[in-house]
Amino acid sequence: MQTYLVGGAVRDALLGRAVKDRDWVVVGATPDEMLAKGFRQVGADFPVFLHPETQEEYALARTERKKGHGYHGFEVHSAPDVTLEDDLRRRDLTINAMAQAEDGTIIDPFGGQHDLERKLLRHVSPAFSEDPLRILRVARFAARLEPLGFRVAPETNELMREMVRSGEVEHLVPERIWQETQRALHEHRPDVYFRVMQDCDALSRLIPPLANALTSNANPAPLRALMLAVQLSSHTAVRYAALLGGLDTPLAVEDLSQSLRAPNDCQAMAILVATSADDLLGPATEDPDLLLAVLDRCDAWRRPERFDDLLIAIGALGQATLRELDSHSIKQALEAARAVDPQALMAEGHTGKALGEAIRRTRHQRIATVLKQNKTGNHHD
Ligand SMILES: Nc1ccn([C@@H]2O[C@H](COP(=O)(O)OP(=O)(O)OP(=O)(O)O)[C@@H](O)[C@H]2O)c(=O)n1
Repeated sequence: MQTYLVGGAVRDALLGRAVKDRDWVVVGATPDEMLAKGFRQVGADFPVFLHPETQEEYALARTERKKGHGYHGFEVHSAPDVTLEDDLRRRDLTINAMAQAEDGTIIDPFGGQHDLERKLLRHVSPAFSEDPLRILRVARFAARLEPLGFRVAPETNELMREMVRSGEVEHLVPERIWQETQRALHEHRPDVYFRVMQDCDALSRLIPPLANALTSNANPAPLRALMLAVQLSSHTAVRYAALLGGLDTPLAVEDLSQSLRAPNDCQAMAILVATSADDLLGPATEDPDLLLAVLDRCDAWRRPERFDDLLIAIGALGQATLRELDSHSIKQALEAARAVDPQALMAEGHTGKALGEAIRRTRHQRIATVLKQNKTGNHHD
């Protein structure tokens, strides 16, 4: 039996990037032999084992054939006579279809090294189209490797277009779409992820309003807002909300977020952006009534950190659409209003409904004072 390092670890080592996970392929072995060596079997669909010490994944060499639609429609064949090349052939991209033997030799039957030099994301074989998730993976690799000059090979883009035309992306499980999208939001160039999906028409199936925005504009605001948010925050919710929150009505943004299975914090942030961006980028810094209403609506009193994130997302959106956000003034007003002390108001004799009204009135006064000071302050500048 022989063991080879495969996939991302070989690719990343050749690119000079840090290797995160190491995956191994074992050729010429049976599950019983692996168990006898102390490996622990995991994964119900195909024979993958965990090394007793390193806990790294060792998969028996296998071939896969499409049976039905979507992610689970595969027939897996694994036997001691499946070769390393057979196993590499079923993989998505040539740069992911290389192996390294124990003596360091690179096994590269599909030109992965050449494509690393040419900086091409190119599919290994027509079997690429058996797994629609690969469209999102290619987009994600493009987002990651764009700074190094990588692009999608034209023939791979054409194949991805065909996959979209045939309706195969419709069978993608929403949870998997979110998983890839969430990872893409943390790559170097998340905007490239969405552009690659637009280029093969997948975006119009997965995020229609974003596809529309990208069609009508060469430098669309959602992608500019996304890239500004990437510079300003590492939070998924902020990046997600900057991208999608400005696209549509709060209700439509909510529907879209649910169909994408975005987690609650991302959904909430995008809906808040959709609901409050116009106010915060517009009259709220001049109008204490309006700012108080926005702060109430966002529950800024109990969730000040989330409100900070909201200001970052809306700030990104604002710059992308050439509208200014006076976040300094808003933050100061919030801070002053949050400092209102209910205990002190109770000591003054306010109780029940009257206490609630007193809190509100005092918050309003403080917000009005801060906004007025900032306005006159600005006039003196
Ligand atoms: N839909 C998929 C998923 C994975 N693979 C293959 O399985 C390997 C391991 O997959 P994974 O760990 O998901 O990705 P990595 O390539 O290691 O990339 P990352 O750095 O994003 O983890 C890939 O290199 C690729 O050869 C594939 O062909 N098709």
